[in-house]
Amino acid sequence: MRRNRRDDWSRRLVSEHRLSVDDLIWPVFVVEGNGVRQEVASMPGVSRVSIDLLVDEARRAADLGIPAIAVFPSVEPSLKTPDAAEAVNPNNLVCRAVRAVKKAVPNLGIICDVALDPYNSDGHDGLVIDNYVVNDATVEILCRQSIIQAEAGCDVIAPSDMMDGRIKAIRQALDSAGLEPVRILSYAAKYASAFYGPFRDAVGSKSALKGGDKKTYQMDPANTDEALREVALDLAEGADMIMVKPGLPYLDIVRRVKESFAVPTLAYQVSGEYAMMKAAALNGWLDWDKAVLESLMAFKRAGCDAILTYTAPEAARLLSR
Ligand SMILES: NCC(=O)CCC(=O)O
Ligand SMILES: [Mg+2]
Repeated sequence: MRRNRRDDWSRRLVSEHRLSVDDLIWPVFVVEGNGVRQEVASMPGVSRVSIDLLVDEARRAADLGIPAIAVFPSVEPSLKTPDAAEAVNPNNLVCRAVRAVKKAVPNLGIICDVALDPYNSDGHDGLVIDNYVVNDATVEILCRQSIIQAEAGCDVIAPSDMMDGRIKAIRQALDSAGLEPVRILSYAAKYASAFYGPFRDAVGSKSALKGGDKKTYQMDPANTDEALREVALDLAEGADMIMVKPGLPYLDIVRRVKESFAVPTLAYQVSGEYAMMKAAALNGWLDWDKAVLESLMAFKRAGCDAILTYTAPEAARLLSR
């Protein structure tokens, strides 16, 4: 076995998987203001930026060859309400950010989450009635949220809420609004995970959630067959691409999904995964560059077609060397 590993040229020759910049999606955080850059404490190296700086970062991403960004708004607490009304305001932060980026960098793909958690004073992805996240009333708002984001120029609508039946409803809503080309990336197998902690710091939804959890709609980490049912439903309802989330601890799910459905399969290397690697690297316990590339290669090996990762710009630079 060691003969093929003996030299760099033969290692390259027999290498089975390749990671490329074309596999990367960069999640970015946007805040109100001008010239604003706020470091996210639990994600060293990641910032929330105002729209003017986001446009610069988007240009940088496109120049690096990154195909798409995913834009997440950090919404002012005063705009969060129990009915999440700001989610359907066509002039909300995320819609203004999308319009600005699309205008400046038209060839960069833009992905927007569809879910109510940035706007809901309860911190939940759906409407809360009598202490329960209700399904169909939430789906109705998600459809309106999808339309305003798509009208702002978002190329890919990514429902991350885990309500039942929302893919079909959103597809119909987009089509009726003349938005047929807009793609749907479904967060189909999204687990109720502790690894989202730093993200909730970044978008300020942790305090709203008040220590609650999302177990009545996100999946139980004990389950894998259930992920296949979720994916089958979302594909039947019209999803163009599906996502597994979190990433590294759930690569068994990626593998089963890819083998079962052979459709575009993405995974999200989430904030907690980023924070773990970063903390170790900052302590001198891990070689950051090598750990980034190895972790992303693991997603490819499991069957991912693309990876959402906060390391995207650094990974792109490392891959171009
Ligand atoms: N809907 C997007 C997320 O929940 C992101 C999670 C993370 O990066 O931890
Ligand atoms: Mg589902």
